[in-house]
Amino acid sequence: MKKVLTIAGSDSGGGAGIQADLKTMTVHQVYGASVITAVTAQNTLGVQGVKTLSVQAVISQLDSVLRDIEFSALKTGMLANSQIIEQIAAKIKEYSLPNLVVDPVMVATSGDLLLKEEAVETYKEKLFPLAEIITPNLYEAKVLAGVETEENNDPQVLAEKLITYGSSWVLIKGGHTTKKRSAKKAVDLLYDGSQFIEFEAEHIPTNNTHGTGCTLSAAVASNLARGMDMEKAVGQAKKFITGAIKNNFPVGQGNSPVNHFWRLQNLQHSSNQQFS
Ligand SMILES: Nc1ncnc2c1ncn2[C@@H]1O[C@H](COP(=O)(O)OP(=O)(O)O)[C@@H](O)[C@H]1O
Ligand SMILES: Cc1ncc(COP(=O)(O)OP(=O)(O)O)c(N)n1
Repeated sequence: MKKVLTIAGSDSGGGAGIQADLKTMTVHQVYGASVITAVTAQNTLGVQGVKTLSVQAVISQLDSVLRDIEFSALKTGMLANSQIIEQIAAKIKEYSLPNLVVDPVMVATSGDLLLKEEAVETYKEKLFPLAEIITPNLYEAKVLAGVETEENNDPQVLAEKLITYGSSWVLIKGGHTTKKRSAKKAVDLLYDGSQFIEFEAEHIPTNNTHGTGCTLSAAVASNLARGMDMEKAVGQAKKFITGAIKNNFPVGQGNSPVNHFWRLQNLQHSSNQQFS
């Protein structure tokens, strides 16, 4: 079984962060290990507190797993600050880790900050050049490209800018535009510096999308670990996230998380059909 590592923050509510990543990896039939960067007190209503771990605590977890386990892919989520990003980048280089998926988490949908502002440059300089793919939402893409939030909504222009930071691929998620209830389609744009590929799915009119970004990037990492090429890895991950939003069930009093388990029901269904 392939092994995949997530380096991210913990969401006590279980909908995003490390918890979403491990569930996603499990239903993709890969073995998930985790390095925690921060502990958030979080639920479906928002983030009530954040405790970022020391750089030493993060690196010690990383050394433990990297000395022992061979990973076929890894993803990063909430990295909190520039010191953590810098040290993680150094370890990824030291161990020559393959298939790095960087989800440059900045702000939770609830509006709570999950990254220090000073860390944006460190992402670009240290981590993106090591990444197979970066997966910003539209807001994150604009911050990274250094454009005003009101101007330049064109994902192609943003992707052309972001690819210059050194990742092999950029995936700009439909993000905040798809979150508008009036939207008809949820479109993500993949770019490798020469070709634009659009992934289009139905837009589901719901606020129950907690953990969508984390889940999508963990699915891409799992698919890469299983040997898919990038176009297929993203295409399959997009189908997975669409089903996970659509098959959502109520959790808590706020915005419910996506339903990772629907993939199991789906797998069960197709294997029953195969063997019946
Ligand atoms: N309401 C929705 N209906 C269908 N797909 C959605 C919806 N909201 C988000 N998505 C999809 O979920 C994935 C994660 O995107 P997004 O929610 O923008 O990430 P983030 O959580 O980082 O902001 C993308 O593939 C996006 O198109
Ligand atoms: C600990 C932690 N990490 C990341 C996020 C952001 O999750 P994401 O899937 O990008 O989107 P929302 O859940 O905020 O809609 C988080 N909330 N917590």
